[in-house]
Order: sequence, then C-alpha cells, then structure tokens
Amino acid sequence: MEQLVIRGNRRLTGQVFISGAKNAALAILSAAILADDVCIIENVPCVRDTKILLQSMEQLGVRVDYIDEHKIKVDTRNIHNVKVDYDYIKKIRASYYLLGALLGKYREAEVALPGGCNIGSRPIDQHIKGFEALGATVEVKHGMIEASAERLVGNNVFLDLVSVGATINIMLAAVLAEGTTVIENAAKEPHIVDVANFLNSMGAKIKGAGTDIIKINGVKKLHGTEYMIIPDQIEAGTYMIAGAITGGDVTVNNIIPKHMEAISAKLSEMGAVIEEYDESIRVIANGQLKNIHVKTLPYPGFPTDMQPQMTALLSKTSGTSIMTESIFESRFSYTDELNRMGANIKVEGNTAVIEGVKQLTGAEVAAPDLRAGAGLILAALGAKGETVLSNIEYIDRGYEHIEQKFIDLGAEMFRISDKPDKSMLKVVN
Ligand SMILES: CC(=O)N[C@H]1[C@@H](OP(=O)(O)OP(=O)(O)OC[C@H]2O[C@@H](n3ccc(=O)[nH]c3=O)[C@H](O)[C@@H]2O)O[C@H](CO)[C@@H](O)[C@@H]1O
Ligand SMILES: C=C(OP(=O)(O)O)C(=O)O
Repeated sequence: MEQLVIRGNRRLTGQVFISGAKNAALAILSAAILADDVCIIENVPCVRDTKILLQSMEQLGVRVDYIDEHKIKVDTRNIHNVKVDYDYIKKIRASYYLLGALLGKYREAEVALPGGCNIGSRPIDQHIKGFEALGATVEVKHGMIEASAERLVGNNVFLDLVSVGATINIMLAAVLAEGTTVIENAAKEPHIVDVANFLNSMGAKIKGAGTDIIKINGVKKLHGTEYMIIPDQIEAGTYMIAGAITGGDVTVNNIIPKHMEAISAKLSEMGAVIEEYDESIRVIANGQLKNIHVKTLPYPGFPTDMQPQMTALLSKTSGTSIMTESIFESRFSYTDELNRMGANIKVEGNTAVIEGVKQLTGAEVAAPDLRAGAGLILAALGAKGETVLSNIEYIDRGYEHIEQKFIDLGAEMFRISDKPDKSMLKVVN
C-alpha cells in the first residue's frame, strides 16, 4: 500500500495539462466491443480504472495494443467469451457497460454486479429496466447479472431518475437492436454526448444526446473507427480548486470551458478571478474567498464528483457554507478526515454545514473513495504542515500522474510505500 506525503501552504502557479475523461473512456472502451473490427481510441487516461477495464476486455478475447500511453488499439475480432470475471469487476463501477455492449452485440452477457466508489447504495434497476424493455431477460444470481435475448427490439424507455450509467448502457444495448429506441429523462453529461459521437462514428444512428430525449435507430453492423476522448471535466475542476485553495494562479489546459461552467460560476461567486480561453481556464485567487451554498445536480448542474473538492475549499473560506448532495446518499464520509485537519463541518443527512476556518493543519488521514481522496489532497495543499494520506489507490483510479502534475505547479508532494523495504529486512536478518 502506498501513501502520499503532502507539505502544504505553498501557492500553486502555472499550467496543467488535463487528461482524457475517465468516465467517458470507460464507456467508450466498452462500446468498442460493438465494432466488427478495430477501433483506435486516443486521449485514454492512463489510470487504474481504464487499465482494469482493458484487462477484463482482454479476458473476453479483445486484443488491446498500446500505440502509446494514451492511444489504444482495440480489436474485437476474436471475442470468444461473454462472461466477465468477478475479480476484475469488483474493482470498478463502469464494468456495467460490458453488460450493455456484450448484450447489444452477442445477445448474451454475464457480468458480476459492479464495484466502484462506496458512496451510498448504487442500484442498477434502471439499466435492467432498459434491457428488459428491449426484450432481454435479466437475472441476478450469486452476485452475477445474466442478460440474454433472442432478439433486441427498440422501445421507449422512460428513466425513473436521471442516470448516467443507465442512459449509456441502454444506448449500448440499443444501437444494434431492430427498430427505434427512445430514452426519455436521459442524463446529459458531456460523456453521454462523447459516447454517442463515438458510436455514430462507427455507423450508429443516435440523435439527441446531450438533451433529455435520445433517439436511437438500430443498425445491423458497426465498423471500426478512430476517435479522441474529451478532456476530464472533474480532473480539470480539481486543479481549478487547487489554484483557489492555495491562493494561487493555475491554468488548466486542454479542456472544454463549456463543461466547466457550473464550477467556474461557483468559484467566481466566491471571489476567485476566472479567465476563460478557447481551450483553457485560468483561476487566480487573491485573499480570502467568500462562503457560498452549493447543491450537486445532474449536468449542467454542479457535479457530485466535485463535491468533496469544493467542500475542502469551503472549509477554508470565511463564513458558513452549505453543501447539499442530491445524487448519492452517503458521499460525506470524508468530512471526519477534513475535521481532523482542523475543518469545522457538521453533516446532517444529505447536507454539510461548513463553518470556514482560518487555517487547516496537516494530519494523518485516509481517503474513503476517489473524489474524497482528491478533496483531502486539496485540503492538504492548503494546510499548514505535513499531511500523510493513505488509501491512495482510490485516487489512482481516476487521476493520471497526480503527484507529478501537482509538483509541476509547485507543490511539495511525494509517494511512499508502507511495505517493508527488502534491503532493510536483509540487514535485520
Ligand atoms: C463510471 C461513471 O461514469 N461513474 C459516474 C456515474 O455513476 P453512475 O452511473 O453509477 O451514476 P448514476 O447517474 O447512474 O446515478 C445517479 C443516481 O441514480 C441512482 N440510480 C442509478 C441507476 C439505477 O439503475 N438506479 C438508481 O437508483 C444512483 O444510486 C444515484 O443515486 O455518474 C455519477 C453521477 O454523475 C458519477 O458520480 C460517477 O462518477
Ligand atoms: C464515483 C466515481 O466513480 P465510479 O462511479 O466509477 O465509482 C467518480 O468518478 O467520482
């Protein structure tokens, strides 16, 4: 197990290059299964989740070649298996996309119930409802989801709640179905549009992605394609907050500013200066930032995946702020860790009341999940003294080269292993 040591209170300045979006990449790599031949996918972030997904796809018979660290060739011509091992799947949430993609192409799939971040109960009833509406039989047995269909036939699916995963998964199952599928109350996140664009570049006929009604006209076959994944909205937002929490001047490059609007608006409401360019945003924070209220919402609202990072910033802001989490039922488990760093946060149900403090102080803390871990790194960067953060394997799920990117902005941060050093063991023996 590894830990991050962070020495805070340094003003971060400079430029950071944002990687491809993890949540788009996971869906797009899975969607490549639907092609009859080879897809070349660029801007794939080199993070733990994409590596695990690619390994699980190899186990199905997909040939994966790395052209470089971020450009991957996915060849689906030798798929011989539609059952995905639990060992892979328990580690990542997005394994559920293999279900939609395999069902769509082979009319059969067996995938373990997904893992991912522990941020409340995360049912997949809306995914199953969509598959069943297309004519599939879905059973959950011994922790495995088994889906099969003689034929998949397009249908209308009204989602009971806005779900990113269900929207994408139903698209994956419907692109090769007979006839037309309409998803109503669909999610509108940037990666929904990215997945639809990828599928359309393979010959699919999807309209309306990015609105709450998506129409999919089924086609008989999908061909290989070359595609570039969009930049990661959440990684970009995390570095924007790093600029703000350290009173710094940080420019996030290679982004789509439109995707950042909810985050930029909140930072400017707090008093940070936001300069927007074609493919970058600069965040300048001078002096104390103001308290605000934030509520997480589906896109284009404030993203739940930025909630812990924003809470970390609010904990060091003057006055009382309120953070309301409206997507996941228990996404505040990290606030006890922030309080160990001197924050003053009280959580009641889905609301955190944050009394801003003048100074956070370094402490030994543990990341309970991916974005909570990012929030704790941000708090440590804005804190006096040293923080030792454990459970960083969660952070490696979704942030590429995280310490190098922060070091390049002027942070003092390094990774240590808490495994015994073998050379020391020799001396002792
Ligand atoms: C791999 C991936 O892309 N993960 C993202 C995806 O997760 P994920 O796809 O799991 O999130 P959803 O949008 O589906 O979940 C939204 C809400 O709907 C509920 N729900 C969802 C499906 C369902 O069948 N039944 C149901 O009740 C969930 O429990 C949650 O309360 O979107 C979330 C919301 O933007 C992000 O936080 C995650 O980072
Ligand atoms: C919650 C997240 O991921 P997952 O859905 O894969 O657990 C996330 O990316 O913040």
